[in-house]
Formats: sequence, structure tokens, C-alpha cells
Amino acid sequence: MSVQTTDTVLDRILATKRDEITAYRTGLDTARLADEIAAADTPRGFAAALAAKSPRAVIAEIKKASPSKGLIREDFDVAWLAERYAAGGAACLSVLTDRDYFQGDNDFLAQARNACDLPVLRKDFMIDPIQIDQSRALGADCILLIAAALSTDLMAELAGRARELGMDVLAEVHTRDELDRVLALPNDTILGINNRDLKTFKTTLATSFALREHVAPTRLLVSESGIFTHEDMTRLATADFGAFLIGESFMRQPDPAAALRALLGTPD
Ligand SMILES: O=C(O)c1ccccc1NCC(=O)[C@H](O)[C@H](O)COP(=O)(O)O
Repeated sequence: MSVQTTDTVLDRILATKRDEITAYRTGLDTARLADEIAAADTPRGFAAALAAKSPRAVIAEIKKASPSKGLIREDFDVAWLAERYAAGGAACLSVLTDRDYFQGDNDFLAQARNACDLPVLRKDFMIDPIQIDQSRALGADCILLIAAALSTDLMAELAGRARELGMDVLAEVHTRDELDRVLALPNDTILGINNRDLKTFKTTLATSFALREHVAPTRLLVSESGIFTHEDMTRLATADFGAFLIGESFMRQPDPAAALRALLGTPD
């Protein structure tokens, strides 16, 4: 009897990422990478920037396309988007660098960071310590760890390397089990609850509300994905979420600064 397995999109993304890492390691000049890390701009404090703008801290995402929505924004000038997000009052930026599934690019990170003073999250699928070094060399201030993609030990190793390099860590969970594993990481880990189920792509803010109950009220929490309106943000803020990671909602508006102000409820 044959055993049937159904690959999820996350499985496919991770398989592609493993191939990418193999290719990257094959051509890698480790001395050059070390030089690039040494020459990279000092990390901007991502967690500190969130804390400073909490309880309405927005991580504004630069996201051209996604596996669930296809092309989101055709007119895509990374530096202009970063500048508009900064003008609109974002606390931090998130930049998708994955090429195959999000039409991102590693170069987008420096383009965004050089256009403003905000700290920047490298939004990608981290599964190997070499990606953490690469992220710092690219100028990242924070890296993302997706609990659904990582064992607890590997998560701790990647988080440890990021902290050694001076970057902050955003660890993202979608289930109670993932939350318990992330809560075992050091307390300076930024905790994100992703409203998107990475297997089905469905988003519901109910995920944030349900998992929030299992985290100390004093801890800064980020609610991620599927946030579209001022009312969404207000409901989450009432449940003590202090930060919000938002992409599609802003990317679909002509001016991301105006979209961000409308979501924050701040006048022009
Ligand atoms: O956005 C997707 O379709 C997606 C699919 C598979 C893995 C990750 C995915 N998104 C990454 C994100 O976490 C979001 O870009 C981010 O939270 C912003 O979400 P949204 O505001 O809904 O664009």
C-alpha cells in the first residue's frame, strides 16, 4: 500500500529554499561574507522602535506578490514605498526578499533601508544559520523565524546567531504548540501571532485573540496578516496587541502613507 503525502505551499517554499541555500553555499566566499558583515551599517533597534510606538506600532510590509494573492502591486518602487511608509508613521518596515513565491529580491532590503531611518525586517524563510549571516550582510535589523518551519533547537540556534550579530528576532506562531515552543526562547524574542494559516492561506483575527490569552499581558505582541481596517487594529489593540504587521492592505492603495494614516486613524 502506498502512503500519499500532500505537500503544502509552505513545504514547497521550504524545498525551494533548501535548493537556494545549497546553491548559495556552493559559490560562497566565507571571508568575503565576514567582510560584508563587518562593513554593514550598525543594526537599527527593531524591538526598541516597536516599543517606542506601541500600542499603535505598525510594521509596514513591502510585498509585491504572494502565493495566496498572486501579483498585489504592479507599480513597485521599493525606495518610494519605504519613504511613504516612513512619512505615514510606520515604526518599522518588513521587506520580502523571497524571489520565487513573493517576487522579492535581496536588493530590496538595502533599497528600503537607504530610503528612510526605519529598522527593517528581512522577511524570508530562515532554515539555515548561513541565512542569518547573509541577512546581516544585506543590512537586516531583524530576521523572521517561522515556528511552523523549524524545530525548537534550530529556532534557538538561529535566534542565538541573530542576537550575536546584533539583530532582533521576530518569531511567528499560528498554533498553541508553536506558541509554547517560542515562549521557551529568550524573552527578548519579539513574538508575532500570524492570523494566516500557512497551509490553507485563510486569515482570521480570531487566531490572535485565541493565542493572546496564553501570553503575559505585559509582553509586546505583534498581530500579523489579514489586518485591513482601523476597526481591525482597534479590536486587536483592545486585546493588548501593541504592534501590527500589515502588507496587502497598504500595497493595494495608491499612496501607502495615506493608507497607513487611515489605518492608524491619524489625520494628514
Ligand atoms: O501572504 C501569503 O500568501 C503567504 C503565504 C505563505 C507564507 C507566507 C505568506 N505571507 C507572509 C506574511 O507573513 C505576510 O506577508 C504578512 O504577515 C502580511 O500579511 P498581509 O497583511 O495579509 O499581507
